[in-house]
Amino acid sequence: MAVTVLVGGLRDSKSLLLTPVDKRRRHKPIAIALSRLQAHGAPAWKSEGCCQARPRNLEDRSSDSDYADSVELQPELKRLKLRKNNWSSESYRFDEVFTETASQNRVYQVVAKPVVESVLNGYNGTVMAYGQTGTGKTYTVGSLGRDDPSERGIMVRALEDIISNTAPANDTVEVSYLQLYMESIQDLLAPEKTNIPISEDPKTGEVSLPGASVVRVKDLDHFLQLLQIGEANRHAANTKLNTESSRSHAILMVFIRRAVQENAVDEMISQEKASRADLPGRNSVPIVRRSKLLIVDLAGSERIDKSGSEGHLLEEAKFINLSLSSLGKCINALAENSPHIPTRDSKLTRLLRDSFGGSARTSLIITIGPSARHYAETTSTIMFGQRAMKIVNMVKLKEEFDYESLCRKLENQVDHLTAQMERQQKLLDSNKFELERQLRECQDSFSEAKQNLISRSEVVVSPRNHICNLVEECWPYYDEVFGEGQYSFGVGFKDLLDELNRRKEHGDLMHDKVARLEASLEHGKQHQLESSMYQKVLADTTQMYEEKIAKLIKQLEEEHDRGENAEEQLDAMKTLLTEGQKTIQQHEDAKFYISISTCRNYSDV
Ligand SMILES: Nc1ncnc2c1ncn2[C@@H]1O[C@H](COP(=O)(O)OP(=O)(O)OP(=O)(O)O)[C@@H](O)[C@H]1O
Repeated sequence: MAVTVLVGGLRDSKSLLLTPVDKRRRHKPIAIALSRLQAHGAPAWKSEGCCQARPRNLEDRSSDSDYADSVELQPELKRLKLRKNNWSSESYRFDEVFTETASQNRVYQVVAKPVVESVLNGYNGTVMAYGQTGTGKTYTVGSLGRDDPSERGIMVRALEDIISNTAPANDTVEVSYLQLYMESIQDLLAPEKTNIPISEDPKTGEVSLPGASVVRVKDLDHFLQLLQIGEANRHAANTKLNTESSRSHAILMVFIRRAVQENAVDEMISQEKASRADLPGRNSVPIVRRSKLLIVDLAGSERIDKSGSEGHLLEEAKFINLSLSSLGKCINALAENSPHIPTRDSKLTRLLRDSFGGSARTSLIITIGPSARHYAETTSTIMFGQRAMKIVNMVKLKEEFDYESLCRKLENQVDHLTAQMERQQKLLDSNKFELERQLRECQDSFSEAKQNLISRSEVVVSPRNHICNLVEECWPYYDEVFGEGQYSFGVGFKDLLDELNRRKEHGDLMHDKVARLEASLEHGKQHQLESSMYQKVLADTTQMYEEKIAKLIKQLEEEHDRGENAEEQLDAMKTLLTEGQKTIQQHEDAKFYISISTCRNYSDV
């Protein structure tokens, strides 16, 4: 089975699709690479075409005009027949034929909603209304429905859908509203901006209007206000055909920028990463889809000779016809898959170059009236719609890495981390202060403990001296009683014992204090460990103090041993003293006995 793919698009947009990937890679490697991946499954959509029959107005009624005079609407068959001399059997098929009673909501659902959905998915889209003056293009497309929301047209309903399907936190919806009047583009949101130049990117084929204002839409009310401003600024000139006729093409441009859900591009990224080693990490670079929706309310097509325009109005009509016929030629060329699409002939076709045919999903609504007087216009409108429906669009996604938002994200992270670091630095400073305070306390405690130990050793030394003095005191008696090499004690022994007990208690207290200091140092050590910055300082300090403590403990133990020795010596001395006292007593008794015996002897003599 042979399969033919018809690639349509205004000039250069097709060549963009058909340009070898590597040639374009030079310019925007990542965006192009992504669109290359998308291109594998790029959907092809036929341009949609619907026909809307405007309800009969007062003029139609007064002239007794009816559709039966010119066309036969067959909505159930999605067809209509044109009345020729006799009713021809030829009928024209549309994607939908709306009768006079069709609601604005139904028209939107069929004509514009699928395009809006595609735009929300990242494809460009265009909805365009074409028809003779006064047949209801502006009503269908641009009605604000101020008094009755059911009368809201495609522009309002499209934005309603877009706003409700985008998240302001991640996505942006922006609009430009312009009119093309006598080959001059004017900003309808800032009417002082006229003759805005069209810019075409030679590499991507993208059309833009750098001079036009682009307003970020906050909500539907905001958009309604913008539309109202645009409507007030839209130039309208009365013609003999319709007193409220728009003599310009109104173009609403909606720019959507959406953050892509991660899983939606997983496969695509992994394929791309496999071919590009230098591509940043999957989760590190957000991806955005940019799409553009154009809603175009074309100026009425009319035959100059019939409009009865003169002077300036005639000039207007000529410009309108120039742009519409140029659009018609482009559509014919696209429908015939012609190699040359004459987009340069008018600003309208230059402006629509990337939006009708080619890579955008498009939908056209043609509007017709019942008057047989305008049979020729009705016929040409129907033929225009039929040709436009032959165009096949190869739509493509425009997806790229969002380095801008990545940059913002990273900046935020840096800010966050800086603030966190500052907080931690403050905490460290306060910890440092606290630790320094604790260290000072420890140092004071140690000095105190050291001082205490020194005085304690003095206390230990002084009783020894005291004992020695006592021994010295007893020395003569001992020699007298026990001979050389022995000691004897004098009075003050009890005081000495008390002193030793006090020193023992004091020694115990010192023990406790040292234990507390050790605990405090341990605590300080824990603190210090938590703070890596001071860990080493603390470790050194701790080691130093541990050594000091060990030294002090050793001193204390030595003193304790000395105290115990002294105690033992004291016990021994106590025994010796008791014995010495006994000896002294015996000595005294002996002396006394001798003196009595001597006295007796004297008395006996
Ligand atoms: N479907 C409709 N239901 C009710 N009224 C409609 C409908 N279509 C058009 N009208 C009315 O017909 C009149 C002409 O419509 P409108 O101005 O939209 O035509 P137009 O094609 O935009 O004309 P022009 O090309 O001159 O701007 C308006 O008063 C409008 O309210």
